[in-house]
Amino acid sequence: MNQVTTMDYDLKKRKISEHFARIIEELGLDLDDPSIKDTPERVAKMLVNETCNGLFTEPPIITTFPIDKNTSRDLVVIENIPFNSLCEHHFQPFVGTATIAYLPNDRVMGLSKGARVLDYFASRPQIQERLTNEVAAYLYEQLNAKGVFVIMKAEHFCMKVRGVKKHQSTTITTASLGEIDKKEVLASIQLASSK
Ligand SMILES: Nc1nc2c(ncn2[C@@H]2O[C@H](COP(=O)(O)OP(=O)(O)OP(=O)(O)O)[C@@H](O)[C@H]2O)c(=O)[nH]1
Ligand SMILES: [Zn+2]
Repeated sequence: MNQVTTMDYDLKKRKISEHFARIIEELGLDLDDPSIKDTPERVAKMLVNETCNGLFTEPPIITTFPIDKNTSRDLVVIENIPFNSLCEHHFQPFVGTATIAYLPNDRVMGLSKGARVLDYFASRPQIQERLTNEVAAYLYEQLNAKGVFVIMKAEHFCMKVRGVKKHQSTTITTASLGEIDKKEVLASIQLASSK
Protein backbone atom coordinates (compact mmCIF):
# COMPACT_ATOMS: atom_id res chain seq x y z
CA MET A 1 0.00 0.00 0.00
CA ASN A 2 1.04 3.56 -0.71
CA GLN A 3 1.99 4.82 2.77
CA VAL A 4 3.08 8.48 2.84
CA THR A 5 4.72 10.12 5.86
CA THR A 6 3.64 13.44 7.42
CA MET A 7 6.50 15.23 5.64
CA ASP A 8 5.52 13.74 2.31
CA TYR A 9 2.00 15.08 2.83
CA ASP A 10 3.29 18.64 3.02
CA LEU A 11 5.49 18.19 -0.02
CA LYS A 12 2.67 16.58 -1.98
CA LYS A 13 0.34 19.48 -1.16
CA ARG A 14 2.97 22.05 -2.07
CA LYS A 15 3.62 20.45 -5.46
CA ILE A 16 -0.08 20.05 -6.30
CA SER A 17 -0.69 23.64 -5.22
CA GLU A 18 2.06 24.88 -7.57
CA HIS A 19 0.59 22.91 -10.49
CA PHE A 20 -2.91 24.15 -9.78
CA ALA A 21 -1.67 27.75 -9.63
CA ARG A 22 -0.44 27.28 -13.24
CA ILE A 23 -3.89 26.04 -14.31
CA ILE A 24 -5.51 29.10 -12.69
CA GLU A 25 -3.07 31.38 -14.50
CA GLU A 26 -3.67 29.58 -17.80
CA LEU A 27 -7.40 30.18 -17.37
CA GLY A 28 -6.60 33.89 -17.21
CA LEU A 29 -7.67 34.32 -13.58
CA ASP A 30 -5.89 36.69 -11.22
CA LEU A 31 -3.87 34.83 -8.60
CA ASP A 32 -3.51 38.09 -6.65
CA ASP A 33 -7.29 38.36 -6.23
CA PRO A 34 -7.95 37.98 -2.48
CA SER A 35 -10.68 35.43 -3.17
CA ILE A 36 -8.49 33.26 -5.43
CA LYS A 37 -4.99 33.64 -4.02
CA ASP A 38 -5.36 30.71 -1.58
CA THR A 39 -7.29 28.50 -4.03
CA PRO A 40 -4.25 26.45 -5.13
CA GLU A 41 -3.56 25.52 -1.49
CA ARG A 42 -7.25 24.85 -0.88
CA VAL A 43 -7.46 22.50 -3.86
CA ALA A 44 -4.26 20.71 -2.84
CA LYS A 45 -5.55 20.30 0.72
CA MET A 46 -8.89 18.99 -0.54
CA LEU A 47 -7.25 16.43 -2.84
CA VAL A 48 -4.60 15.18 -0.43
CA ASN A 49 -6.55 15.31 2.85
CA GLU A 50 -9.98 14.40 1.54
CA THR A 51 -11.04 13.36 -1.94
CA CYS A 52 -7.84 11.43 -2.82
CA ASN A 53 -6.74 10.63 0.73
CA GLY A 54 -7.21 6.90 0.21
CA LEU A 55 -4.23 6.94 -2.18
CA PHE A 56 -1.94 7.81 0.72
CA THR A 57 -3.33 5.86 3.66
CA GLU A 58 -3.80 2.28 4.77
CA PRO A 59 -7.21 0.58 4.61
CA PRO A 60 -9.15 0.53 7.87
CA ILE A 61 -8.70 -2.25 10.37
CA ILE A 62 -11.98 -4.08 10.81
CA THR A 63 -13.13 -4.88 14.32
CA THR A 64 -14.89 -8.24 14.42
CA PHE A 65 -16.64 -10.21 17.15
CA PRO A 66 -16.81 -13.99 17.38
CA ILE A 67 -20.18 -15.59 16.83
CA ASP A 68 -21.27 -17.46 19.95
CA LYS A 69 -24.21 -19.78 20.34
CA ASN A 70 -26.61 -16.85 20.90
CA THR A 71 -25.52 -14.87 17.81
CA SER A 72 -27.31 -15.11 14.47
CA ARG A 73 -25.27 -16.57 11.62
CA ASP A 74 -27.73 -15.25 9.07
CA LEU A 75 -27.41 -12.52 6.52
CA VAL A 76 -26.39 -9.02 7.69
CA VAL A 77 -27.41 -6.04 5.53
CA ILE A 78 -26.23 -2.47 6.20
CA GLU A 79 -28.17 -0.30 3.81
CA ASN A 80 -28.19 3.26 2.52
CA ILE A 81 -24.68 4.24 3.55
CA PRO A 82 -23.97 7.61 1.91
CA PHE A 83 -20.69 8.08 0.07
CA ASN A 84 -18.99 10.42 -2.34
CA SER A 85 -16.16 9.60 -4.69
CA LEU A 86 -14.31 11.16 -7.58
CA CYS A 87 -14.87 10.12 -11.20
CA GLU A 88 -11.42 9.42 -12.61
CA HIS A 89 -12.42 10.49 -16.12
CA HIS A 90 -13.40 14.08 -15.37
CA PHE A 91 -12.45 14.58 -11.70
CA GLN A 92 -16.08 15.33 -10.96
CA PRO A 93 -17.82 13.86 -7.89
CA PHE A 94 -20.11 10.89 -7.98
CA VAL A 95 -22.39 10.72 -5.01
CA GLY A 96 -24.78 8.10 -3.72
CA THR A 97 -25.47 5.30 -1.29
CA ALA A 98 -24.15 1.81 -0.81
CA THR A 99 -25.71 -1.28 0.67
CA ILE A 100 -23.31 -3.84 2.12
CA ALA A 101 -24.54 -7.38 2.78
CA TYR A 102 -22.55 -10.32 4.06
CA LEU A 103 -23.08 -13.84 5.25
CA PRO A 104 -20.87 -14.37 8.31
CA ASN A 105 -18.63 -17.35 8.79
CA ASP A 106 -17.34 -17.34 12.37
CA ARG A 107 -17.29 -13.59 13.11
CA VAL A 108 -19.50 -10.52 12.70
CA MET A 109 -18.18 -7.08 11.76
CA GLY A 110 -18.43 -3.89 13.81
CA LEU A 111 -21.26 -2.13 11.96
CA SER A 112 -19.44 1.15 11.30
CA LYS A 113 -16.54 -0.64 9.61
CA GLY A 114 -18.43 -1.23 6.37
CA ALA A 115 -18.85 2.53 6.05
CA ARG A 116 -15.16 3.10 6.86
CA VAL A 117 -14.11 0.66 4.14
CA LEU A 118 -16.48 2.34 1.70
CA ASP A 119 -15.05 5.80 2.51
CA TYR A 120 -11.50 4.51 2.17
CA PHE A 121 -11.93 3.08 -1.34
CA ALA A 122 -14.12 6.04 -2.37
CA SER A 123 -11.37 8.52 -1.43
CA ARG A 124 -9.51 8.33 -4.73
CA PRO A 125 -10.24 8.70 -8.43
CA GLN A 126 -12.57 5.81 -9.27
CA ILE A 127 -15.10 4.29 -11.57
CA GLN A 128 -18.18 3.06 -9.79
CA GLU A 129 -17.76 -0.56 -10.90
CA ARG A 130 -14.23 -0.77 -9.43
CA LEU A 131 -15.26 0.95 -6.20
CA THR A 132 -18.09 -1.57 -5.74
CA ASN A 133 -15.78 -4.50 -6.32
CA GLU A 134 -12.97 -3.18 -4.09
CA VAL A 135 -15.32 -2.79 -1.13
CA ALA A 136 -16.75 -6.29 -1.66
CA ALA A 137 -13.32 -7.92 -2.08
CA TYR A 138 -11.78 -6.24 0.97
CA LEU A 139 -14.68 -7.19 3.24
CA TYR A 140 -14.81 -10.73 1.89
CA GLU A 141 -11.15 -11.24 2.70
CA GLN A 142 -11.01 -9.40 6.02
CA LEU A 143 -14.17 -10.93 7.47
CA ASN A 144 -13.46 -14.40 6.19
CA ALA A 145 -17.14 -14.15 5.27
CA LYS A 146 -19.05 -16.90 3.48
CA GLY A 147 -20.21 -14.29 0.99
CA VAL A 148 -20.46 -10.56 0.35
CA PHE A 149 -22.81 -8.57 -1.87
CA VAL A 150 -22.39 -4.81 -2.39
CA ILE A 151 -24.86 -2.57 -4.23
CA MET A 152 -24.16 1.07 -5.07
CA LYS A 153 -26.46 3.70 -6.47
CA ALA A 154 -24.92 7.01 -7.50
CA GLU A 155 -25.32 10.18 -9.48
CA HIS A 156 -22.34 11.18 -11.59
CA PHE A 157 -21.75 14.90 -11.87
CA CYS A 158 -19.83 14.26 -15.10
CA MET A 159 -23.23 13.23 -16.51
CA LYS A 160 -25.20 15.96 -14.72
CA VAL A 161 -23.33 19.23 -15.09
CA ARG A 162 -21.43 18.64 -18.33
CA GLY A 163 -21.43 16.30 -21.32
CA VAL A 164 -24.86 14.67 -21.75
CA LYS A 165 -26.32 16.69 -18.81
CA LYS A 166 -28.76 14.00 -17.69
CA HIS A 167 -29.66 15.29 -14.25
CA GLN A 168 -32.07 12.56 -13.19
CA SER A 169 -29.98 9.55 -14.15
CA THR A 170 -28.54 7.23 -11.49
CA THR A 171 -26.20 4.26 -11.93
CA ILE A 172 -26.56 1.03 -9.97
CA THR A 173 -23.57 -1.32 -9.70
CA THR A 174 -23.24 -4.63 -7.86
CA ALA A 175 -20.42 -6.94 -6.83
CA SER A 176 -20.74 -10.32 -5.15
CA LEU A 177 -18.20 -12.83 -3.89
CA GLY A 178 -18.63 -16.28 -2.37
CA GLU A 179 -21.91 -17.83 -1.33
CA ILE A 180 -24.61 -15.26 -0.80
CA ASP A 181 -28.25 -15.33 -1.83
CA LYS A 182 -28.67 -12.09 -3.76
CA LYS A 183 -32.46 -12.50 -3.88
CA GLU A 184 -32.54 -12.70 -0.08
CA VAL A 185 -30.52 -9.48 0.14
CA LEU A 186 -32.83 -7.69 -2.28
CA ALA A 187 -35.90 -9.02 -0.44
CA SER A 188 -34.59 -7.74 2.90
CA ILE A 189 -33.97 -4.30 1.40
CA GLN A 190 -37.50 -4.26 -0.02
CA LEU A 191 -38.91 -5.36 3.32
CA ALA A 192 -37.10 -2.50 5.07
CA SER A 193 -38.22 0.10 2.52
CA SER A 194 -41.87 -1.03 2.66
CA LYS A 195 -42.06 -0.26 6.41
N1 LIG B 1 -18.25 2.66 -16.66
C1 LIG B 1 -18.13 3.87 -16.10
N2 LIG B 1 -18.06 4.95 -16.91
C2 LIG B 1 -17.98 6.15 -16.31
C3 LIG B 1 -17.95 6.33 -14.93
N3 LIG B 1 -17.87 7.66 -14.68
C4 LIG B 1 -17.85 8.27 -15.86
N4 LIG B 1 -17.92 7.37 -16.87
C5 LIG B 1 -17.96 7.53 -18.33
O1 LIG B 1 -16.67 7.53 -18.89
C6 LIG B 1 -16.81 7.93 -20.25
C7 LIG B 1 -15.61 8.70 -20.72
O2 LIG B 1 -15.84 8.87 -22.09
P1 LIG B 1 -14.95 9.72 -23.09
O3 LIG B 1 -15.61 9.61 -24.43
O4 LIG B 1 -13.53 9.31 -22.99
O5 LIG B 1 -15.07 11.19 -22.49
P2 LIG B 1 -16.02 12.40 -22.92
O6 LIG B 1 -15.80 12.76 -24.36
O7 LIG B 1 -15.82 13.51 -21.95
O8 LIG B 1 -17.47 11.74 -22.76
P3 LIG B 1 -18.87 12.38 -22.47
O9 LIG B 1 -19.12 12.28 -20.99
O10 LIG B 1 -19.84 11.52 -23.23
O11 LIG B 1 -18.88 13.81 -22.91
C8 LIG B 1 -18.13 8.69 -20.30
O12 LIG B 1 -19.05 7.92 -21.04
C9 LIG B 1 -18.56 8.80 -18.83
O13 LIG B 1 -19.96 8.83 -18.68
C10 LIG B 1 -18.01 5.17 -14.11
O14 LIG B 1 -17.99 5.22 -12.88
N5 LIG B 1 -18.10 3.97 -14.75
ZN1 LIG C 1 -16.73 11.44 -15.47
